[in-house]
Amino acid sequence: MSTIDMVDYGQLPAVRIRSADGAQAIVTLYGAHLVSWQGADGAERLFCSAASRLDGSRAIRGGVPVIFPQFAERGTGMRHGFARVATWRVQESGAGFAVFALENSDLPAALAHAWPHAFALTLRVEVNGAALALALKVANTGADAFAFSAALHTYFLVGELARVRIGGVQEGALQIDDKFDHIYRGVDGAMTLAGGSATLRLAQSGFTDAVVWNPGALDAAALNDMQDAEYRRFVCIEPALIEPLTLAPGAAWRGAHTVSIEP
Ligand SMILES: O=P(O)(O)OC[C@H]1O[C@@H](O)[C@H](O)[C@@H](O)[C@@H]1O
Repeated sequence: MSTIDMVDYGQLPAVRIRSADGAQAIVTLYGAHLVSWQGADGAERLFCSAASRLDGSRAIRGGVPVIFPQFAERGTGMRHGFARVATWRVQESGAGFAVFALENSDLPAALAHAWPHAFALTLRVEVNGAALALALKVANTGADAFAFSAALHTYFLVGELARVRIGGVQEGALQIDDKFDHIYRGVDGAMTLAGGSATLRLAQSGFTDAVVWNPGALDAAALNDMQDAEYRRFVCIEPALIEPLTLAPGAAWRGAHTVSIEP
């Protein structure tokens, strides 16, 4: 079987993507937010907070938020941009994949007014037995250039934060035990994440940077959409384009993120 169907995720309409070899992903239309990814082994690989709102009133805490057109507070707009709180459309689907689309004309007036540029975003989500492939495309469909940043803010599920080992971002493995928030610039090689139910191999292109984030105990306790102890169950490794890139009229940028489960 290889199909997509509509399911509910909390109160949010979502698309379930299934591959012929038994992998599956769930993506809410709110944010084109990948909230669940299971390889053919059936193990969940993404963290999603039990305290997350799932009603469209605020961004989902977990999964893979799409960050666009601003990273964090590096700009005058909404923190981490509006893409994660906008409602996307399904543009195309097929064997083990779906493509989600968002254009300026899809935005509520207040958001469109706050970032008055003509754009077309697509997010392609594809799964097969042991791999997830995400591809984000940003196109300038207007007559004026615009600048943007972007990221795929991936929350990986781990067994215990202190046992996590991240390879490929620095000399030797990175270990985290509490609050950590760092941008690694110029990441071009493969990264690895050990500490979940299997080692994951991460690769990215187009995205020039990788952000590693965990709120730690104090910040997690201050977040009202995360349970206090949940910070020990995930690490975010985010392919990112931090320095704003200027896109000329008619131009497009592509960023890809692939995650493979090591046998
Ligand atoms: O709470 P938010 O808006 O989802 O942001 C979470 C985190 O996102 C990370 O990408 C940033 O590096 C952190 O500084 C930030 O705290």
